Amino acid sequence: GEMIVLLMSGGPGSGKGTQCEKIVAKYGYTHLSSGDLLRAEVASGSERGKQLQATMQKGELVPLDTVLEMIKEAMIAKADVSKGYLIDGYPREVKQGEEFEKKIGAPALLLYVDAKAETMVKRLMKRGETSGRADDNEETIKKRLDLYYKATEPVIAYYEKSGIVRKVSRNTDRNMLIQSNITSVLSLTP
Ligand SMILES: Nc1ccn([C@@H]2O[C@H](COP(=O)(O)OP(=O)(O)OP(=O)(O)O)[C@@H](O)[C@H]2O)c(=O)n1
Ligand SMILES: Nc1nc2c(ncn2[C@@H]2O[C@H](COP(=O)(O)OP(=O)(O)O)[C@@H](O)[C@H]2O)c(=O)[nH]1
Ligand SMILES: [Mg+2]
Repeated sequence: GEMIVLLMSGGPGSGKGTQCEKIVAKYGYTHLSSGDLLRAEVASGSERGKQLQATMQKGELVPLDTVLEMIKEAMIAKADVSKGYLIDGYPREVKQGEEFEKKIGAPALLLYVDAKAETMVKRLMKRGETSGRADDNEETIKKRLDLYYKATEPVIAYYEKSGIVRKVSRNTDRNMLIQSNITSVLSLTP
């Protein structure tokens, strides 16, 4: 049948990756982090990787077709073993969401991790001490946050229209919320 797709959205440092790990542990979905896919391409040393590195270093968005193609390839590579996909960090703007629906399909849920700006900055500055990422520095973090508020938050409103947004926020028990939402919406056995 149709493969389940969940989207994980939220600002840089909001905890998307951390929440994805919890969901994967509980439901066995295939976690595809768009940022990790891009960083793997950069690490490969390819010409395309060099272009991506320049963009990511500035905290800007890489070309839509590039990141969508990489996600699609990663989904196909896991199709025969996957229980469903948890896509982390994509879409980053409404157009990316529309293209995803055209080329791949409609998501079942958009999970949205809500965190305050100062919390995200503090976390990323701390992570930057050990992550070795070129974009975990104060200047780039600020650009990533600005981009998030300008381009990515509208994605939440876009999916609100189809009623599939579930917010994972600080003042709610995260595991309960995720469990109740996924179980109810996807009628998964707990
Ligand atoms: N659909 C996407 C996903 C990621 N990126 C680029 O990859 C970088 C890292 O993305 P990600 O790993 O998702 O990082 P953030 O969500 O910004 O935060 P965190 O690194 O903490 O996950 C982004 O800043 C952006 O430059 C992008 O252009 N388009
Ligand atoms: N204190 C605290 N730190 C968290 C929490 N969730 C994530 N972090 C930390 O914040 C940083 C960013 O988390 P990550 O999951 O990578 O966020 P992402 O950028 O949205 O993928 C990491 O160093 C995490 O360890 C949380 O609930 N509490
Ligand atoms: Mg992440």
